[in-house]
Amino acid sequence: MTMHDRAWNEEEQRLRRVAGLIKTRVNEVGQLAEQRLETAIDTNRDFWADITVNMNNPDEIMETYTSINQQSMVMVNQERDLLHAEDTLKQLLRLHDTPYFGRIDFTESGYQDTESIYIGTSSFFDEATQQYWIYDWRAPISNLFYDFPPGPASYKTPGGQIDGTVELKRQYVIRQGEMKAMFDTGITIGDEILQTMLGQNADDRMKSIVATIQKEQNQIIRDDRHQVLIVQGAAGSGKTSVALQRVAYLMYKHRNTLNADNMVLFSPNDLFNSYISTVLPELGETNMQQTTYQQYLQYRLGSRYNVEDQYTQMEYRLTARNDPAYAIRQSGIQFKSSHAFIRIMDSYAQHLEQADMIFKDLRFRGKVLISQQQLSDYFYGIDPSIKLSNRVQLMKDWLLKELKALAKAERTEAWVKEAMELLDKDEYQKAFSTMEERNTDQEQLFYDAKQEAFLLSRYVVHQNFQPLRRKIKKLKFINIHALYKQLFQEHSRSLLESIEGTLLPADWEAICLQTVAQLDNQQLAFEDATPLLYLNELIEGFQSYNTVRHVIIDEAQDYSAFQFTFLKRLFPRSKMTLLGDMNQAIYTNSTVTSESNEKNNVDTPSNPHGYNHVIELFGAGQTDIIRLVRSYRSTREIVEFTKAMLPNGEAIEPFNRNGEKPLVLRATDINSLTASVIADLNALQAEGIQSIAILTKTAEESRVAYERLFPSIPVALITKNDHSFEKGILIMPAYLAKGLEFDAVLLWNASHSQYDQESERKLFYTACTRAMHRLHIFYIDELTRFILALNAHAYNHSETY
Ligand SMILES: Nc1ncnc2c1ncn2[C@@H]1O[C@H](COP(=O)(O)OP(=O)(O)OP(=O)(O)O)[C@@H](O)[C@H]1O
Repeated sequence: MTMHDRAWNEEEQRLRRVAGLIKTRVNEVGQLAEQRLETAIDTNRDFWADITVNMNNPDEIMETYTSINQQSMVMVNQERDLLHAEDTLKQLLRLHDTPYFGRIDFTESGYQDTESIYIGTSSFFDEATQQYWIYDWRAPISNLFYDFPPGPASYKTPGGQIDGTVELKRQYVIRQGEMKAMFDTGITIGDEILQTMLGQNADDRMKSIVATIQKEQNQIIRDDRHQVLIVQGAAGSGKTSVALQRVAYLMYKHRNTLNADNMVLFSPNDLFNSYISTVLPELGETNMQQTTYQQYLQYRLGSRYNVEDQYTQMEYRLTARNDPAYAIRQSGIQFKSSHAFIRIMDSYAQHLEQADMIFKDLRFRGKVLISQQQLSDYFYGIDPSIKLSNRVQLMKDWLLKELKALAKAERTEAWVKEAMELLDKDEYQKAFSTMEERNTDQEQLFYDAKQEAFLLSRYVVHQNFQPLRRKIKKLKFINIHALYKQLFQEHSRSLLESIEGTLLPADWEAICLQTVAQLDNQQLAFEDATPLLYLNELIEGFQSYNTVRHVIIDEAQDYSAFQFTFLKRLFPRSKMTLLGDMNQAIYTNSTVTSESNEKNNVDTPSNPHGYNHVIELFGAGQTDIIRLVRSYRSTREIVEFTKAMLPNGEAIEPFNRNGEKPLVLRATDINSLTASVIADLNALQAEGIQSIAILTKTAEESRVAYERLFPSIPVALITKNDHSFEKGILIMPAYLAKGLEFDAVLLWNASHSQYDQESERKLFYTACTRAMHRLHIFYIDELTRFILALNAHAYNHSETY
């Protein structure tokens, strides 16, 4: 028997023992869950039987109330206990399937004994043997597994650092309780297992990487020192995976203070949200709150505006190059996303403290009750040292009082009499009960006809003034729309130019005309949405989410300086993890764009990440940047091919996994391109490749591709409105595929006419980097220069499929 065989046998024996112990525990907890379920059902059924209801006098009412309360508490506690037992059961069943994936043997300095630490997705302690059979991957000691090769090692505990030696580091593949493979590993966590994992086919859901987290990724997962952690990582370097593992880690480490409700993940779109939704539950954790920036804009502005989304903006950028307004819009987007524009907003708000506030007339039945001028006079009559948002609150109180007086005066108006007569039975009844609630002296009610008329008129006016009151409470008397528009009007120019350090773009006048025209149409361009909301908050006071303690922003490179500033105010008590890749910054407003000429945001050797404004915003001492350069998603051939497209020769290292070279296919026209794509799809499917994406430049091009392909082969068209997808052949614009990955990616039309502008390079790069195993690029006549410039050995070229 070889050493390996002996070790294998020992490991199998241990595995069986652990599986047995877990099984016993599964049975115990299963029984407990059943008992708790029965008790909960009984309590539910007998709820009223255990309560004596007596309502004869205040004491009895109080007693009844207390008894109901107590009984409810009993139910709540029972349900909580039941849920806990059910969760534990699920966790144990998961452990029974795959108890652990790693082991380290560690000898603490100064001690003789070597302890074997087995690491799994959660810990398992057996009362009978008083032994930890499995340690949670997030426990301090588990850090040894991810951070150290065999040799000297240390880990931190709440009580201080523990030094010692890692004698052995071993990895396992265990499925359905069966040992499938076992490796002793050296420097990194086993290439073999990682190779196997990465070689697998793509899924329509992301997988957890807990068993193969790499050292550099582990640092990010466990970093708890910084207020803001920025991760600049190459395409496929595991940013999203790491972000999710980090959420699980933080929830474990701070389990008494942090839970899923205190964490928010901003992701690029709903499709992506669904793609990652199973990772945390797979680890036994509840999903954090997931949202998109667009969802928030929609929530805040959707009722007032037709808010453009980022994809529509993107489509415009990709398709409207011949529009005479194109250059102006581009310039407007850049300026409105910049630091300079935040400064403008802040100064504008200060200016409004002195002059130029715009209000809306408070109107009722066509007549002005309180005019804009009266509102303005009152506003500027308030002590000027009081800040804007507080003044607005004072104004609200004043208006509500005024409205009361106005309502009183309104009661004698003719319309009130008419309305009183028209009250139907239900309303009359309602008026009666409303008055009853207000009048304690019941005998006085409907004392005589005069009294009745008085009370009814009061009711009618009250009801009719209700919308006005609501408007005032929601501060709708401030004309935010006009205030934002005012910024772009001629008379504001001198104000803007007087703001220190502000240099308006050369085409500012044209930007202003365009913006005003759009606002007049009730269209809110994506680039105007955040500034308008920011202005709104400067005036009305910032709405913030104080219970959120950690915000994770994926695809952070696509957020503007303005958006970051806004998010900081939205989550004032939150730590932030920002994960991005400057090479995938595809939006004009992005932190780092090829077109951006803002000094702060250009990726230069002295500013190698393009996140300077984020650092300025949060403070250098509070911020840390970690780079990930190893790419795990794609084969070595695909990584070498795609990285050569990047102008700055990025230091991206492929993981050691080989595959076919990317294939570049020339077609003579769209018909031959379609035929080649169909032949290719058939061949890929015949090979057993299941997840295939056909990526186009625009949504319209996706539609065309779909129309051409679907009669011959089953394909699904994905649009920005889709929330989930399944395996199969999918067609979508490249920008929608952000963050996703597929076994094979086919680029629909990579002709020179399609991808030519420098600003399209990153989009093209993003599209190509979605491929795990195969990348096939189709074009008509002339190939895009992004590929032409590459070394011809990096890919195979073919005329037809
Ligand atoms: N340590 C790891 N072990 C196993 N698989 C990994 C590991 N790190 C990354 N991967 C895999 O690599 C692929 C890319 O990971 P992920 O999507 O998290 O990268 P990303 O940096 O967010 O990519 P992109 O920015 O291109 O969208 C995924 O399939 C992920 O499971």
